[in-house]
Amino acid sequence: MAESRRGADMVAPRIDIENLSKTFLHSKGPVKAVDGISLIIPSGQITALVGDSGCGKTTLLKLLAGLLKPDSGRIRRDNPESPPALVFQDSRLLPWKTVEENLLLALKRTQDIFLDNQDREARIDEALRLVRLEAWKRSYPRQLSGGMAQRISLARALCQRKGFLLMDEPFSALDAITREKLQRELKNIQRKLGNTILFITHDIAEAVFLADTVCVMKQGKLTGEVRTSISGDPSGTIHRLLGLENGQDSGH
Ligand SMILES: Nc1ncnc2c1ncn2[C@@H]1O[C@H](COP(=O)(O)OP(=O)(O)OP(=O)(O)O)[C@@H](O)[C@H]1O
Repeated sequence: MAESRRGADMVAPRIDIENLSKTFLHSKGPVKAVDGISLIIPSGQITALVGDSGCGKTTLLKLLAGLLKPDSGRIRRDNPESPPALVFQDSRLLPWKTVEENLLLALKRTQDIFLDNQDREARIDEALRLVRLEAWKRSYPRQLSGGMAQRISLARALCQRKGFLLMDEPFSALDAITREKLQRELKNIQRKLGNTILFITHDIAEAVFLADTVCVMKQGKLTGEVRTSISGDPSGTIHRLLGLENGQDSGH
């Protein structure tokens, strides 16, 4: 079958960002949302991006997703033909479609001509198994809790078998307990699949728990990269890079 031929071909790309800039024009003047950022996002690892509100995190993510064009600089990837999968703060599920139909829609959008209906169903089942919600396949979004809806939106990204996942504060609207569970779940899934993930968060503890590298942004610039396994005190280092006393939040 086509899928079994292609099943193992997910490539987790390395992304090279070179001197990337994006300025928006406002009535009060230009805003340099991304200001000369150079960064390597390693293959098969989780890289977190932290920084104050308005420092340019989402703009950088949109540039990586191809949703915005940079003014200058470039992004190079091992497999540029395949765009990344996206997970947002809200699940963005269509309320009139079942869980299965929502995932199917995402799969059809990827326009993989090698996939037949059986392959699609297998991919949906596998993704739902990974987030442990296979029993909810025929449910509607209104029947899910907030945490379940976010797990379905993760499944929607996973079923596309993209090697590169962009996640913009995916757990920030969830309560602390659900959030911790999903952090562990995401880490386990990433270890299993080996995707390259860029994860935006305001939560320094979340960034340190999840990521191999935490990148700190300030006013459009990258001010530091912290390797969580090497740094003796990654949280303290990140706080210092953000100009915070240890224990304060970087968020809104
Ligand atoms: N489409 C746009 N048009 C004009 N200005 C924009 C646009 N998108 C972002 N900006 C500006 O660029 C700057 C960076 O915004 P961005 O959303 O990337 O920040 P952020 O770090 O993701 O913030 P938050 O953590 O609050 O989501 C802000 O000053 C914002 O006003």
